[in-house]
Formats: sequence, structure tokens, C-alpha cells
Amino acid sequence: MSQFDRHSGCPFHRRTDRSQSALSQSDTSTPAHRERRRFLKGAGLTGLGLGLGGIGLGGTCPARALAATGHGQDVTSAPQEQDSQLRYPFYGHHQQGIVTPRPATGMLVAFDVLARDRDDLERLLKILTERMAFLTQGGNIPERNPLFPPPDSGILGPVVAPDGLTMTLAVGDSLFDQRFGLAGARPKRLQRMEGFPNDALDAARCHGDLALQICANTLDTGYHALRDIIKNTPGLLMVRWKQEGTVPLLPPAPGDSDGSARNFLGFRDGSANPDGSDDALMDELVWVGGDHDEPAWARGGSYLAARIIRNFVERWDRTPLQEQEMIFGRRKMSGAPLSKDGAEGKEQDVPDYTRDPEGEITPLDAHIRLANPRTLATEKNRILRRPFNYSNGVEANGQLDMGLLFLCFQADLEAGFITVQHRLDGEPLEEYIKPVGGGYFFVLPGARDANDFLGSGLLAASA
Ligand SMILES: C=CC1=C(C)c2cc3[nH]c(cc4nc(cc5[nH]c(cc1n2)c(C)c5CCC(=O)O)C(CCC(=O)O)=C4C)c(C)c3C=C
Ligand SMILES: [Fe+2]
Repeated sequence: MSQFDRHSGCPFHRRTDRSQSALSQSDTSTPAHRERRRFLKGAGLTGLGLGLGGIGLGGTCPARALAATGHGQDVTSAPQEQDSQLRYPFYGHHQQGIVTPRPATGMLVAFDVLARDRDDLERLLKILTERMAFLTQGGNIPERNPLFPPPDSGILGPVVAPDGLTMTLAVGDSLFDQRFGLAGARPKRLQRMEGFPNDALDAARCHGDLALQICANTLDTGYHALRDIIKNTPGLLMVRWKQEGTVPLLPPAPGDSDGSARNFLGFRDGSANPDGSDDALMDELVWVGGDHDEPAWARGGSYLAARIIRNFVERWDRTPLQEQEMIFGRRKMSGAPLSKDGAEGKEQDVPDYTRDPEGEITPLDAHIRLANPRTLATEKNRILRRPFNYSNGVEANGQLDMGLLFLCFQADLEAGFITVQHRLDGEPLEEYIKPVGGGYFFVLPGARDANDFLGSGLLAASA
């Protein structure tokens, strides 16, 4: 089947509201408008409008055009194809890499800052901003006298393609210690990640002064970006830990062009994620704004909770399908919520727990029911998930070291991840997973333009 055939059903004419919840009615626009906005954002056309020659807006079915961007239609839609010329705007009120669609690869790198004083820290933040701006937009590598080390690792050749690269810089709680005099400007909910009951945290894979989320069509582009950052920050920055991951490129089935990608337990992951293209909803749930009781400099930023969660895949693969589906509360193949008569629904169907108070359809301890009980009181606990599957090789006992690099963004870390994780403590899924690392970070507001740098507001506020 050709690409053209696959997308012949235009999703302008069907509902694909991924944020739909039994209660959330904050979405006031029509599905067609949302779809169009999602397309514009996904293609990076709302800002600079770069790199999509040949994709006209007038009369082009957005889904068909989207397939050419290489990314899905929403934060956790399965990516579909790769376009090395896809670039997302770097400057703006918010950083990229949060509501932009999730590409096929992602990496979280945590750093210790070696800078000794505020001047060095400012120099570091300026270098990071300048390199991120270049790498995410792409360009030619300058030539240099061969008596010196080459200016670039060269792994992408002489021209760096943007390749859907997004780079997102966040600060950890430890950056606010005595070293740089930042304590008075700390985001109010930023804290060191403490272990939860099912955790077996490896100290070498936890926390960090800074974190950089690097996402791109290919891991090579991510590695290139990371090596560029390391090369350009000698004496200022040291990698503390990193975890990369992938999202399967799904060949879309007919009528299934917007499905969520699967995790390594074989389930669709992202079905009930809030809609990243709904600006009002993102202002409420993801971005720190004027209503959030945070320092003014933090507006436009977001909290990142990162967790490296090992999956015991050998045990999972020997667990009956029915039990797997009860553990999550969804059907494995379709991703649909469980139904009374066992009939197969659709991924975007919304479970109605008010009609199932005893948990006869969706068990009361099912992952999705605990994570989001869909009551009025729990609406404020919703988070934007952006996870990647990881495979790190083999454990000493011969078991595969596979799992989920769980990343989620929220305006309020305590109301978001921490509350949701407490609700999940003791869930049946715990028999199959083990969180081994991660940390909490605050994603800095975006750099306004080429005269600004990431963290400028933080430094000014703590001067
Ligand atoms: C604390 C937050 C969460 C952690 C940690 C987490 C781990 C985790 N999740 C899956 C797989 C799935 N999660 C799904 C839904 C879901 N998960 C969370 C939160 C955490 N998950 C939320 C808020 C939700 C949405 C619930 C809802 O609104 O209905 C699903 C179902 C499909 C979906 O909506 O994405 C799957 C599958 C794994 C494998 C995992 C740890 C390894
Ligand atoms: Fe989950």
C-alpha cells in the first residue's frame, strides 16, 4: 500500500481528540481546528516556517502532509516517517521538545555543572543556548585549519541536517545550592527526587544539576548534538548519566494513522494524554504561568519528572493476556478501554468509571484508573507524558535490560507526577516494573531571540 493510499481518509473529518476526558471540557475549538493547529505545530510552521518545501497548506490534507514530516500528529502519536529537513523553531516563550510531537528517538542526559562561579555559569548557559540554536536549525560546519581539532565530530557529514532535533534544557534542585547564589530564585516545587516504595534507585543514574532532553528522528543526530555540547563546554559541564530510548515507527493501518506508539510491554502508550496542541489546556496543565504561585522568571517553564523504569519483559511475556489487560485497564492490540461485554472499542474511547463503581469492567487497581480516576478533584493531577522505550543490553542473570524512559511535564510537580505516582504505589503493574533512576528538573522558559539565553531570567532574578 502506498503512502498516499494509507492517508486517503482525511482526519479533518473524524474526531482525534486525545485530551478527551470524561470531565475535561476545556477544549472549545472544533476537531477540525484542533487538527489543523496540530498540523501547523507539528510541522514547525507556526514560527519560522522552515524546511517544508512542497507542502502547501491550501487544499492539502494535513494528515497526508504530516506523514511527510516524519512525526505523528500529537505528542505521543507514533512517528511515521523520517524527514531530515524537519526543524522546530528554537526561540519562543516555551522551549521546544515538550508539546512538539515525539520523534522516533529521545535521550535524557543529566549533567553536573563544573563552573565555579556565576560568571562561569552564565558563560555555560550562553554557550548551551548558542549551540542548541545552531544544532536544532542545522547548517554548514565551518572549515578550520587542520592543525586544530575539527570543529565538529563529523558524524553527520559536512552539513548538519535539523532532522527533527529538539533540545530542551532543565535545571535540577542541586543547582540551587550555595555555589551560584540561586537559592532565592528556586522554583517552588523543585526538589530532590525521593524514592517511592517500589523503587530501587541507582545513585549513579539519579539527579543532576542540569538535564538536557535531546529528541530527533535518529539517534545519530542525538549523539551528534550531545558530543557537540560536550566539546563546547570544557571545564564547565560533565555528563552524570544518560538514557536514550526509541519509539517504534508504526506503519499506520487503514484508519489508524494517529495511533499511539507501543511500549515494550506491547501496549499503546499515550492514548489518554492531554492534547499538546490545545494551548489553553497546556497553559493549565503544563506551562508555569501567572496563576501558579511561582517566581515570575519561571513563567513559560515546566517541571520535568524523569524516571528510568525497568520492565521485567520475560515475566510479562509469560503472563496471560487477560491479566495483562486487567493490569492496564486497556485492550492490548487496540488500546481501547475495557468494555462490559468484551466488545472491542477504539483507542480514543473514554472509560466511564461512574458507571463502574465496583470495578467490574475496569478494575479499581488498573493502571489507568489509579493514574487518572477521572473525577473533578483529580483533573488538576493530569500530566503530559512523553516516554521512550529503552534497551540497554543484558543483565548479569541473562535477563534483557529493557524498560521505559518515562518523561512527563507539568506546571506543578507535586499536583502532577508526585501525586499520580503515590496513587500508583502498590499497583499490580509493580510486579513487572522497577524504577531504577531519574530525577526532577525545571525546564527553563524559552530564549526569546538570538540576544537572549536560556536561564537569563533566573540569573537576573537572583542577582
Ligand atoms: C506517575 C506516573 C506514571 C508512571 C510512572 C507510569 C508508568 C508506566 N505506564 C506504562 C504504560 C501505560 N500507562 C498508561 C496510561 C497512563 N499512565 C499514567 C501515568 C504513569 N505511568 C497516566 C497518567 C496514564 C493515563 C491514564 C488516563 O488518563 O486514563 C497506559 C494506557 C494508555 C495511555 O493512556 O497512555 C499504558 C499502556 C508503563 C509501561 C509504565 C512503566 C514502565
Ligand atoms: Fe502509565
